[in-house]
Amino acid sequence: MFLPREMFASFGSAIGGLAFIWVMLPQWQRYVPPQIRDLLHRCINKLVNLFYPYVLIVFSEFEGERLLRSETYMFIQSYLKEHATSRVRRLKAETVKDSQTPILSMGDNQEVTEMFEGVKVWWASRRVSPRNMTISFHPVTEERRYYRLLFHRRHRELITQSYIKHVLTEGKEIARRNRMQKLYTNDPSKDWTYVAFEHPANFETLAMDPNKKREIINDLKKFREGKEYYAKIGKPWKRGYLLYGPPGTGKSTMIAAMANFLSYDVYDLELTAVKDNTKLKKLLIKTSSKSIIVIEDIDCSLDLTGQRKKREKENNDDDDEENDDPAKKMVKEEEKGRGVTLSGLLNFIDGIWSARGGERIIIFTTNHVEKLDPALIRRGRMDKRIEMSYCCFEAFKVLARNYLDIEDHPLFEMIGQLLDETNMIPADVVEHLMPKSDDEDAETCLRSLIEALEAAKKEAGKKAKDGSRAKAKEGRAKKVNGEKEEAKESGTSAKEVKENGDISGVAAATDLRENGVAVADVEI
Ligand SMILES: Nc1ncnc2c1ncn2[C@@H]1O[C@H](COP(=O)(O)OP(=O)(O)OP(=O)(O)O)[C@@H](O)[C@H]1O
Ligand SMILES: [Mg+2]
Repeated sequence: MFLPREMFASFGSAIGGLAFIWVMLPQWQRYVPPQIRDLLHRCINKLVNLFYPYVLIVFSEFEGERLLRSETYMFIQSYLKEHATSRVRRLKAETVKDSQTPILSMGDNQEVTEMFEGVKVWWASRRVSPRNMTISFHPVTEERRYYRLLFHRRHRELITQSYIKHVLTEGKEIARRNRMQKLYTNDPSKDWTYVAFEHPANFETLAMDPNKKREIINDLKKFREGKEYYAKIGKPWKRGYLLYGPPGTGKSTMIAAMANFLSYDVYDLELTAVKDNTKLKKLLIKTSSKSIIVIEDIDCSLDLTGQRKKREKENNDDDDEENDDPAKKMVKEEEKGRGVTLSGLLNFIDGIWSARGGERIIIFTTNHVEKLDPALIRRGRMDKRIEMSYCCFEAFKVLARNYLDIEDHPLFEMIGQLLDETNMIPADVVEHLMPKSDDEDAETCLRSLIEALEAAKKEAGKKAKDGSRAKAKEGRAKKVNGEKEEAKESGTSAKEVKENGDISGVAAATDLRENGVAVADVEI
């Protein structure tokens, strides 16, 4: 049985629907003379106000001239998927690529009610199909969908100011949670291909100094919520990170943790597979927002270091020759167009972001930060530099918790001391903390780590000793070379230097022999 209020709403809804059709279909209005059209408008408004105390809000699926899918529509869709699918009779099942189970959502022309702070609202999903089949060169679907929200005009303020905000915030969060993260890679034959991104790394399990970790998490949070802020300061919504440090210190693991924290897609850009700057630009235009673009081992990917300077110099040197030799000129032009250059990469970092959407992070990783061209890593391009370093005690504690489920142990103190005295990468620490059989318990693993740390310490001590000996030899060799030069200048022979009782000359000459340096003009 219908409640009077529901009947009233249905009746009103019908009138509202008529009014809506009238407003939504301007091509009908074109055939009505203007005076009659105005009159009809006024009559419909009066009728609606008289019989229809409800306010109707329409959220269309597409907006803008280029028919962009509306974010608001998508957030409402996510919200209703979560809150209403259990209460509607007809559901829509969508198969998502790479997903085993279909995603269920509210079917077309379904209605559902919801209570918000004691106020009832009516949601309906609607689909409008075109009456005539039109042939178009543009592959744009003519079918339009929209959500309709209905509520009593008494609650206009509550609904427009609180409820819609609540729906959009929650819908956004649900969409973020349910979104399948993707890992894109490029190869020379195709642009991007993707698989589901399923790396389990997160900031909980990432071993590094906790203060540094907190700083990075805060930085990412600020970035994610920074849409208005970036718009206010007039900067594209992007951020560059440079991760550097020895191999096995967790740079790639950090990227995965960042992607999981933000729920962003990852574009793993293999620069060596990119033909030239034009192709690079095309690839980057195709990346979506809410993504991390990664270029690993930037120093190895291409000869980017100082390439600009080298090119400039080459250009200057060859200019004269080129003018005379057309064949050389052609080859040079070809070379100019080949491969990704440093300037191409810089243009992409500076330019692409302003082009579309924003909300992108770019990450470079390297084992040799000192090799990079300063232009590539200056602030503004790489906003934050993160050093991933050898395992410290705090980082070890995280690994012990992850791998052995222990927070503390009597051997921890010794390990802390050894970690202070030696350099061991987290990847090596992890190797010892992983039990190799069911017989190995936490203590066995810790003892194995201690053994490895002691061996590393011994090795480092030996290396340091050899290093200082080699340095001393080098110093002495330099000294004798200097004396030799002086002697040459003043006309004294090396023999005389020796005869003058300069014993360092002997020692230096001996050292030079040991080092395989020619000592032909040093007579002893
Ligand atoms: N900081 C860390 N926290 C947790 N695990 C780590 C960390 N660093 C290294 N590991 C472990 O070592 C393995 C190798 O680390 P990862 O690939 O992230 O190092 P990388 O710095 O990217 O090395 P490369 O410079 O060779 O690319 C990881 O799979 C992980 O198990
Ligand atoms: Mg790596």
